[in-house]
Amino acid sequence: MGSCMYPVERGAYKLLSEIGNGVSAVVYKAQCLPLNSTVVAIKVIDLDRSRPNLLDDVRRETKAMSLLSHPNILTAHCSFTVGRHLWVVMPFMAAGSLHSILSSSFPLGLPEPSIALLLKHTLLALHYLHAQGLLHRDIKASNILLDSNGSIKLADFGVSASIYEPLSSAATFSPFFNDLVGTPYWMAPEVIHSHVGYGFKADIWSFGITALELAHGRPPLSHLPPSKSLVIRITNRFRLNHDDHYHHHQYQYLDDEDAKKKNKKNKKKFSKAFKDMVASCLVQDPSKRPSAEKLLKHPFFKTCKSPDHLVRHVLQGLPIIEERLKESPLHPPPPSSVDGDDDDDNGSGEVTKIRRISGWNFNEDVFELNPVFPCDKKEDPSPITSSFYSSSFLEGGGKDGDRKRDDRVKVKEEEKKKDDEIHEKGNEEEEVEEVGLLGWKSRTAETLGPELISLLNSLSLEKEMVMNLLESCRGEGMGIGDWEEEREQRLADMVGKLQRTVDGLTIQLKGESAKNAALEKELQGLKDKNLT
Ligand SMILES: Nc1ncnc2c1ncn2[C@@H]1O[C@H](COP(=O)(O)OP(=O)(O)OP(=O)(O)O)[C@@H](O)[C@H]1O
Repeated sequence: MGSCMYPVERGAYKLLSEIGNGVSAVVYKAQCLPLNSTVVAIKVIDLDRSRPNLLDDVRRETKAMSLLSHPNILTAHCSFTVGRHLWVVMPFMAAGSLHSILSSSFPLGLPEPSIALLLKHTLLALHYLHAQGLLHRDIKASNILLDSNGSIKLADFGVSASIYEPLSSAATFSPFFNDLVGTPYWMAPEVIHSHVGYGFKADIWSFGITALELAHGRPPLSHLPPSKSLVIRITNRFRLNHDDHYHHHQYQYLDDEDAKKKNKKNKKKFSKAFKDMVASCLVQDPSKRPSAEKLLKHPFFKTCKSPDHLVRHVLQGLPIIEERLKESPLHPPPPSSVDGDDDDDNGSGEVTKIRRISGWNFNEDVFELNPVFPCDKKEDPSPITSSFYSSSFLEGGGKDGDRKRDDRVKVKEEEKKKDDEIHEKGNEEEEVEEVGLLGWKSRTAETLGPELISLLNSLSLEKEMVMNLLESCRGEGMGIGDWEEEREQRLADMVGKLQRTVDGLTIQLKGESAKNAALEKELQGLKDKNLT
C-alpha cells in the first residue's frame, strides 16, 4: 500500500528504540536501511487489538492521505503488514509529541506565547483538512508532534480515525460499543451524547480541549478514568474531603476560597484573548462554534512568534524522546475503573449518587471546563432545569454568550446548593434507587472476575449514553418532532436490549457471588479444621 520510495517490507527497517505507545500501538524510532539509513518513526499497530476492518480503511485513507500536502500535517511514508501487525512508516519528529513534552517538562502547562504558536499551526492543519472535506477526529496534545527545529505537525490523521472510528456511519454510538476507543476527554458533547455524530465542529471542540490541555498540562477531568469523565458518581465524602488528591481537582465543587485563589492565579496567567478563543470553541451547540477558518482570524493568533521561539523556550533542555518514555508519569494514574475505588464504597452508609453529565460549562474566569448535571426532576421540578437547558443547549458564544455563561454559573451554584441540601437530608430512598447497578457492582467487585466487572462497567456506560440521548430528545428545547419514528424505535430497542443484557449480567454476578461466598465459607471451614 505504499506509493513512495520507502520499501514496504519489514527487512528494510531496523528498529532502534521504543519512543511511544498508545492504546493498541507502539511507536519505534527506526532506520530505513536501503535509504541511507534515514531515521523514521514506525507505528506498529496490533491488528488483534484493533477493529476487524481496520486494514481496508487504512488502505482507503492512505490513498486519501497521499493526496494531502501541508507543512503542518504529518503524512505517512507508507504502510504494510507484518504478521498480525500493521506497520505505518512516517517521518521521525525528534522532539516527540506535545503530550510527552508536557508530562516531562511542563506538567502545569506551557507559557501562553508558545501555546499560541502551537495552536496556530495546529489550526492551519485543521483548516486545510476541513477545506479538503476531511475530519481529523482525534485532536489532542499527543497527536501534535514537534521536530527539533520547532516545526509543528498534526499527526495520526487517518490512522487513528480508522482504529477508533465506528464500524459504520449508521452506528452513531459505536465509539462506546468499541472497547478500543481512546480516552473521551477531548470528545465533543454531540459526539458523546447525541445522534448528530462527528462533524467539523467536533474537531473544533477537541481543539478547545487541547488548548486547555496545553494551558493546564492536562485535559479537563483527566484525573478521572474515561468512564467517569462521562458518568460521575458523587458521594458525600467526594465533597467533603478536599485533601484527597483526585477529588481535590473536582473544580465544580471547589469551595469559595479555593475558587477565588484559582481564579486569581488563572486571571493573571492567561490573556482575555486566549480565554475568549477557547470559550468560542467550547460552546455546547456545534453550530455556534467558529469554523477553523474563522478561528484563524481570532486576535489570539494575530501576534504569534516564529518556530524559533519554541526551540528557545520549550525544546531547549528537554530530555531526548527515549529518556522521556522511561520517566514515570508525573500525574498519578487515574483510579482503575475496575477497582471499586473509594467513591464506590457505599457500604459505610454514604450516599452515592450517579449523575449523568448533561452539558458543559466553560468558566472563562477560572479558565476551566466544568460538567453540568441535570436537576433531579423528581425532587426539584423548579424552573432552574429548563432555564439551564435553554441557556446551555440553545445559546452560543459571542458577547451575548458571555452573559449567558455567567447566568449558567449562577444557575449551577443554585443547583449545587440544592444538591447539597438533598444530600444533607440523607434520603435513603434516593440512595437505594440511584446506586442501582453500579452499587451492586461495588459490593461484588472484590470477589468477582475482572472481565465480568469491566464488561458490566462498559454496559453501564453504554446504557447511560442511550439514556442521555433519550433524555436530551425528550428534554426542553430538544424536541423530537424532526425525528423519524423508525429511529426512535431503534433506540428503544437498543435500550431494551442493553437493559436485558445488564439484567442477565446482574443475575450472573449474583450467582457468581453466591458461589464465591459458599467457597469462602468452605475455605474458612477448612482453615478452622486445620487450626483445631
Ligand atoms: N512520527 C513520530 N515521531 C516521533 N514521535 C512519535 C511519532 N509518532 C508518535 N510518536 C510518539 O509516540 C507517542 C504515541 O503515539 P501514538 O500515536 O501511538 O499514541 P497516542 O496518540 O499517544 O495515543 P492514541 O493511541 O490514543 O492515539 C506519541 O505521543 C509521540 O510521543
